[in-house]
Amino acid sequence: MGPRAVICGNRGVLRCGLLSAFSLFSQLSMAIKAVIFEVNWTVWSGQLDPQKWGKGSSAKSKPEDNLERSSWDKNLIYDISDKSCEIRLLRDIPFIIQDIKKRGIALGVVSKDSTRAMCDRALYFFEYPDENQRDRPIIKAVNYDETGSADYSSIFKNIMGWASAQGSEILFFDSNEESLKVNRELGVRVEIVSHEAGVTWETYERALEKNDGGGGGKDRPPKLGKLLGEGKFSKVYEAADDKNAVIKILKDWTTEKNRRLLQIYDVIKTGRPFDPGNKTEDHYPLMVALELRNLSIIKELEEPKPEDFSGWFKMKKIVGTHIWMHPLYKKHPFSVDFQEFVRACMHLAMDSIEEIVKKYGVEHCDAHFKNVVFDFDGNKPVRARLLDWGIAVKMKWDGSQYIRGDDFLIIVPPYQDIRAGVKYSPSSFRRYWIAWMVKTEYDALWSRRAITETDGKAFLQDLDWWYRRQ
Ligand SMILES: Nc1ncnc2c1ncn2[C@@H]1O[C@H](COP(=O)(O)OP(=O)(O)OP(=O)(O)O)[C@@H](O)[C@H]1O
Repeated sequence: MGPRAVICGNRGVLRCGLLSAFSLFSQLSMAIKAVIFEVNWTVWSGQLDPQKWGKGSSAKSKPEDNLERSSWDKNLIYDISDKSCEIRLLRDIPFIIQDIKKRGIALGVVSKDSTRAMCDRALYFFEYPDENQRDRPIIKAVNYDETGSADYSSIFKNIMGWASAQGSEILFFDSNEESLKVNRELGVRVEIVSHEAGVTWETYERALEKNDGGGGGKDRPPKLGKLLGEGKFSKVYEAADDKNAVIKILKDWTTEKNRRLLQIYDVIKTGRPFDPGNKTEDHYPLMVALELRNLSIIKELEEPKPEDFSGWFKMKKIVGTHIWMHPLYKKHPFSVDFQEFVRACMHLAMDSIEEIVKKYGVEHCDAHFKNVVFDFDGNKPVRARLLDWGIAVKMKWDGSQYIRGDDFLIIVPPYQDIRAGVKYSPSSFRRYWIAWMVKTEYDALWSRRAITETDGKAFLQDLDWWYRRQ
């Protein structure tokens, strides 16, 4: 269950859950102002050859009307008059186009062997994910549509004018070596790709890095493995190149949010709280900024440095099992077996909260069961580890008391009243959080209709049993 919107903190702030598609690979420092593609064998495999397409017996009179997108494979277009003619969008192209748009670089297409009308139709059928991960026709992303002409010298001179760019600020992908001519004549950076592979993410990334003098490395997207889990705000994947790390990619991340996050981070890294006040647009960036700060304090953030953030981060993989995977959790919520098991898990989660406050000075404020994983020895839970550090504040342990810090928390779970400067003895601190965990758990059980709300509330009248470890 997820905590819901509640006011709290120094002045109160809104809960909105923490932080999940694809990151903002922010603005580049590099000088590339336009990326241009030849379409045949470069954007798609195959060729829209006007001498061959639309020549079958049932052909429609306008050649482009013979193009049809396959109903079972959206990256395949064939000729309805002769199904042996087909083109296939290359695998990485949608993501490359998405990245070009995110970087704010102009996109152009050229083709000397195919007509403009046929190319336009194909680029209308083939899609890419926009910044909100919605599929859009590629043609809508194109700034310079120069297909249907072989006069590359004139085309590139025009593009240089439209983009206010020198030849060296334009990157051109083609599979035909003749195109190197525009490099000789105009200084355009030409990348020749193979007929078999066309443009891949690696070719694209390498070409950008080369033209960036290697300086764009921090904007490189991480290599993702298996999807591990998804929250409201992020998707978490295994890191393909590191079995001990995971990658969290924020959903709906934009240039503006990134800019704001960097400003907020500048404040909180000095130790001062950042007050979002009524500016709801600051809530999400603040939560991410706190998560980055907290992960770096507890030494779980691997990259990038928060100052270089662009919509994703790599952190330590936390290994363990969620409580609901254990058979004892499937017992009735009012049974003794269930309660003893759940109580033992809560006390372990509490141990982990205390350990991290003492070691690093950060209090995890959202340890409901989705954010904790356990090691079990048969029916006995033996260790808890905490996930999701966006709802956590600084806290000091002075040797006898815990003293809460003054961060503004976004998203504060119910049953919780977090105020700066409050002091807790070790036993009152445990009671505070165990009470919150029990109420949160039973609230989740009645929202899932595993028990009735009336029974749940009656049951929660006395929590003394829960405060005792055994
Ligand atoms: N460090 C980690 N190691 C292993 N798995 C993780 C890690 N962090 C997150 N996960 C997995 O990814 C899931 C989603 O992560 P998380 O809860 O941090 O996302 P979120 O978008 O902040 O969620 P919420 O909607 O609860 O705010 C987790 O439930 C967990 O299964």
